[in-house]
Amino acid sequence: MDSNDNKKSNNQKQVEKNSHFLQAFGHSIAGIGELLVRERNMRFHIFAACIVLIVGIYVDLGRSDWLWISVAVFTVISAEFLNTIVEAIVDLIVGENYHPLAKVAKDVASGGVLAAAVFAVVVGVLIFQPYLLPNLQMVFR
Ligand SMILES: Nc1ncnc2c1ncn2[C@@H]1O[C@H](COP(=O)(O)OP(=O)(O)OP(=O)(O)O)[C@@H](O)[C@H]1O
Repeated sequence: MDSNDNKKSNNQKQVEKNSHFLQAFGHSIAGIGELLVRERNMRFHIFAACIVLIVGIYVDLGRSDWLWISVAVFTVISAEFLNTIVEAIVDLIVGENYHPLAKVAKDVASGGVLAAAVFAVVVGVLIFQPYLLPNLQMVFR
C-alpha cells in the first residue's frame, strides 16, 4: 500500500465532529456494541440483569422495587463503561509497556466495577428476600 492509499483509507475514518444527530447516535450504538464484544463481564452483567427482570416479573415487584433494581443495574453498567474507557485510554498511552500508574488506573477502574456489583447484590438481596425466603423455607422444610 503506497502513501496515497494510506491517506485515502485514513480519510475514510472519521476524526472530525459528527455533523448530525443520526451520525452521533450511530457512533453511540457502535460504542455499546464494542463494549459488549470486548468485555466478557459486560455480557455477564446483561445476562444477570435479564434473570433479575424475569424473576422480578414473576414475583410481581412493585414500582419502588423496580426503581432500585434500575439504579443497581445502571450503576453496574456505568461502571463497566468507565472501566472500558480507562482500559482503552491506558492501552493507547502505554501500549504493551508496564507502568505503575497504568496499573493504578486499571485496578481502580476494575475496583469501581466490583463496588458497583456489590451494591447491586445488596439491593437484589434486600428486594427479593421477602419474596424468595418463604419459598426457600418451603423447599427445605
Ligand atoms: N500497562 C500496564 N501496566 C501495568 N499494569 C498493567 C498494565 N496493563 C494491565 N496491567 C495489570 O493487569 C491487569 C489486567 O489488565 P487488562 O488490561 O487485561 O484488564 P482486564 O483483564 O481486561 O480487566 P477487566 O477484567 O477489569 O476488564 C490490570 O488490572 C493491571 O493490574
